[in-house]
Amino acid sequence: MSLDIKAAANVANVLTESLPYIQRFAGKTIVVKFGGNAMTDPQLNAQFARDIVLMKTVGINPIVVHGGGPQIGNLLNKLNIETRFVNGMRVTDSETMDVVEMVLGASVNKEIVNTINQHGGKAIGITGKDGSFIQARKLEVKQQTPDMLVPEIIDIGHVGEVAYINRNVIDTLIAGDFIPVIAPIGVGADGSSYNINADLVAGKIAEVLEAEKLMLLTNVSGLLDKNGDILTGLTTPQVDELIADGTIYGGMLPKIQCALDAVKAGVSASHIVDGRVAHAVLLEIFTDDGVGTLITNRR
Ligand SMILES: Nc1ncnc2c1ncn2[C@@H]1O[C@H](COP(=O)(O)OP(=O)(O)O)[C@@H](O)[C@H]1O
Ligand SMILES: CC(=O)N[C@@H](CCC(=O)OP(=O)(O)O)C(=O)O
Repeated sequence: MSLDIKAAANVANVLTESLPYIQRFAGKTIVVKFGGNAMTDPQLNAQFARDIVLMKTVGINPIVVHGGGPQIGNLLNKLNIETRFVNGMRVTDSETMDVVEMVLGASVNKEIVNTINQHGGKAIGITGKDGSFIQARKLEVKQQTPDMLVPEIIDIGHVGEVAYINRNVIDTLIAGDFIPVIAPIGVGADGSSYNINADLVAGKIAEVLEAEKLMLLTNVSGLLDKNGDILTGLTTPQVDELIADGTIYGGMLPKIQCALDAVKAGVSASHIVDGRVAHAVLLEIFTDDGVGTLITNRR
């Protein structure tokens, strides 16, 4: 078979174009949140795993934080347990918490770990209970309708927020050249389990590790306006307006909040990226324009 010079030159071009990005990000930490909605296709999961292994191979430290909302929903459904969300958070009673722990801590986590390892990476899966590294406290949810003078505090069960992250656990894995794959389960002071929205965990981990980037992979092309066009380069007041007028709702609420919090805390950029696009992670890191919605602290 003769060498296709044109095709070979294209490959060489792509490789050299990525050089400045490889140099810029070598040694840096990039936190990638793999949303449950973005991991429904085995082929895409394999491409995601290859992207993560490639990042590691060129000297970047990828940290994977995963969700699994739809997968939790499927098992709850099979078990005939009803579920509902308040402000994008799953109401979590004790029975639901058991299912959350089974799905996130076991099946989803080990599936991602195994796929990365099958592609030549060295992934280790942990939940926040390992080494008690994600300490959580109960999340207080406030809701206010126009007829209320003061907001009402609603109890949504074993739902947590991050109180503290012990970065030593992640640093130890990085030092051993492992790729940490983190399930968003926290542990309370009394040892109880907390279901934490994966976006919130990813954001906090990016903050604590002083990551270069936070990438949130989901099932939309970015933050969309009312006409379905991608919004990018937003400031905090603009985001507040979009929440107030209902453009941002449901699962996008915690996502956008943690993207903003992370850049305010020093992460250079947060990206909301379409995980349904093949090699979305590489496109974001190794191209000029990137894809999806970019949030920085710049005005
Ligand atoms: N303004 C918006 N732009 C894009 N998606 C939005 C917006 N507001 C709400 N959403 C919803 O947020 C969802 C993404 O959040 P979520 O379902 O929690 O995804 P993931 O599992 O990836 O975290 C989208 O599928 C969409 O239904
Ligand atoms: C409190 C809360 O809502 N926890 C989420 C945790 C999983 C998650 O965040 O998954 P995605 O990223 O796929 O949405 C849940 O129970 O669905």
